[in-house]
Amino acid sequence: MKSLISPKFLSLFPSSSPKSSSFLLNSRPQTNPNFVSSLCPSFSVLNSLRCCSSSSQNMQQHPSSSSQQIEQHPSSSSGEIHVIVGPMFAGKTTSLLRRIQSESNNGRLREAIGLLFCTKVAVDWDTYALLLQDCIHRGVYEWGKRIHAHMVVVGFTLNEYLKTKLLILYCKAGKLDTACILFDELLEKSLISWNAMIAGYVQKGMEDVGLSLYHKMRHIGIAPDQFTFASVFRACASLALLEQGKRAHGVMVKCAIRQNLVVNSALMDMYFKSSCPPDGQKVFNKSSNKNVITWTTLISGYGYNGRMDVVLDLFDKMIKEGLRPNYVTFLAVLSACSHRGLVDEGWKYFSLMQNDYGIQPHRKHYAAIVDLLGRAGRLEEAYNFINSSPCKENPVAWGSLLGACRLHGNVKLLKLSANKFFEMEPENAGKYVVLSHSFASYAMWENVAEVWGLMRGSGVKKDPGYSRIEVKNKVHFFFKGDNTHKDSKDTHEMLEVLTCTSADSGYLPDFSFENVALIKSNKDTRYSLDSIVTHDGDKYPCLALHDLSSFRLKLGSSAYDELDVIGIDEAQFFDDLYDFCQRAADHDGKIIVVAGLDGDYMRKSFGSVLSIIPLADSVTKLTARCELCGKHACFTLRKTEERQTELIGGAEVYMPVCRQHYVSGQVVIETTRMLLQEKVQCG
Ligand SMILES: Nc1ncnc2c1ncn2[C@@H]1O[C@H](COP(=O)(O)OP(=O)(O)O)[C@@H](O)[C@H]1O
Ligand SMILES: Cc1cn([C@H]2C[C@H](O)[C@@H](COP(=O)(O)O)O2)c(=O)[nH]c1=O
Repeated sequence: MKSLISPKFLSLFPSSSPKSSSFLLNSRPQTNPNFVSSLCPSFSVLNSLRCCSSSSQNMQQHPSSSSQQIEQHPSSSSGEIHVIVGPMFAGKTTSLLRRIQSESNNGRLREAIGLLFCTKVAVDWDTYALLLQDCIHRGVYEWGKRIHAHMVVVGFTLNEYLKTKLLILYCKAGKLDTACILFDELLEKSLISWNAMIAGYVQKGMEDVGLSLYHKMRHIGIAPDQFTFASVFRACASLALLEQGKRAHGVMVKCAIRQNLVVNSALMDMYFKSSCPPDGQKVFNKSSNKNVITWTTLISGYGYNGRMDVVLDLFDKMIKEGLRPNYVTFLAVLSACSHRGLVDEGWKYFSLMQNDYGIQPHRKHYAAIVDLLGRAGRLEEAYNFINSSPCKENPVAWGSLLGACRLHGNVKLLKLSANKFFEMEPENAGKYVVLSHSFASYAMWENVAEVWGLMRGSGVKKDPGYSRIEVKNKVHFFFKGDNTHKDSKDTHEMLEVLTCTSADSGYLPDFSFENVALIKSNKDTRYSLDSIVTHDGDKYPCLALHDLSSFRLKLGSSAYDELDVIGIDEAQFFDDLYDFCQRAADHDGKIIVVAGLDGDYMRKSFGSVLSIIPLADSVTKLTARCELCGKHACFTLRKTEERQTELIGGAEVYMPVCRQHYVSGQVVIETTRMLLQEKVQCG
């Protein structure tokens, strides 16, 4: 993708004069700004944008211009702490840098949009296009809508290219009414715009509309491509329209469309969901490039058709092919185990997923385990599992247990799970019905009456809310969720535009500028002091410090106040980690990302890293590959005989190992050390 900040964007603004320097430029030179800025090449450009935008001749200074806002409100966001730990070579630094970079890049976009709002004048069309493209790419559709609002406010006339960009944005955001208006306005509807509309409807669950658009498009002679077919197959799969799907497949073959992984998977899915596993299998066999998605589609497809025996075989084959299953693959496998009553196998895959593939279970995996235990009648176990796992707050898991209790006639647990069920979604009328049916099936009529009483009491079927407005002596009612009023569509469209433009008409950007800084310990002298370097050689500028308490002073308080995100690498070397993180997150509202070793070479807690776990919002423990067997490595083995805790070094001194090789390696090293000592003593 093209970089957001192009020379074109730079040329939007006249060059800056020293006099007009903005707050940020004034505040930064107190320290070398490189470690803050050079994560993203656009930083300096944005800096010049900042000063240029505030000094631009054709702009009036608005009382709430962004630089002033920042000066007054250093940080209004609430802080967060994210901790990444693991042995050496696990990818801690790489993850830290990725995280920081993405925060930083989003910050650039946010900042660029903030600046756009400060201009009060239209910018050129390809700047709008670049900004919109970036919003689409990052999935920040609300920001894209704000850019559209800016165009409306400044009276910018859209060209065909921008209309298509906006159309794609609105389709992806699921705002199909607005997308339709833009689509209708297009003088020439390109394949891209047709594809966007079709995909938009299919993604929104309006597959029939998507399909009729596809037919319309073909009718007027536009040739589809693989993106069109991916949406068409997806629609046919959802609606189980085998004949339509087959016809589209025929067209695809006739048009000699180059197949790709996405189309092939959608095609397979269509055959499996239309109860045609042999055709799905044929597509799989013919696919030249099979990856985890292709395999997972095949495995899930057989699962969907109740062929649980095939699912487990295919899973094994996939592993033998050297592919790494993903969380969807495991879902299919867990569900197969559940249907076949293979409880032990199910547990095996559940732990394999976490331990060997490092995949954290989603709520659906937990629900699948509950289902597995529930179907097998192991209800107490299922109940205890839910209570001891993160899915305690997951209504799907409780729903699954409720169904199993009903099936196996365990009234005590039925009531317990029902209570939980209601706690979570009290307004869901469907649940009351399920529960009352459950009680009725055991002729527990008192409980049935109680459920209906509860439902009435909770106001589930209460009257809908409405607004009332009088126009030209006529009173109009608009009920919540009711679109039957003849002007409902127009009213909503107008509201949509108004809510966007009114927020922006005063040019009050609520985009806070996102700035990041990276810190590492100055004890780490392996590569260079002013950079963080990963074991793969990726390098980023940083500030190397002895202690974290000096950070604010070194940076300058105003520059510190501007920061949103602070990354800390080699955290094990900072004794004041706890105090710094606590203050920066709780008091100063910073997002802190900490990477470091949780344990030293003796597997003892290293520095203060573990002490910040209770402060953290998230903790990620990464593993490396054992140098001796390739399995997951959780530990760092020191290859030399030095015994001090802190010993700077890389692969020449340390290696990541699994438990087994840590234990045996440690024995070898200890024995060698003792032998050497004996030798020295014997002279
Ligand atoms: N045994 C190993 N296991 C995993 N990665 C290794 C190993 N040896 C070298 N590497 C490389 O180290 C990189 C991780 O580097 P880095 O992010 O600096 O790790 P950390 O900060 O955890 O020490 C991996 O992407 C990989 O290319
Ligand atoms: C296990 C262990 C490591 N160290 C040092 C060695 C390195 O300089 C860093 C770790 O760097 P990485 O980015 O995580 O690879 O810590 C140490 O001093 N003592 C130890 O026990």
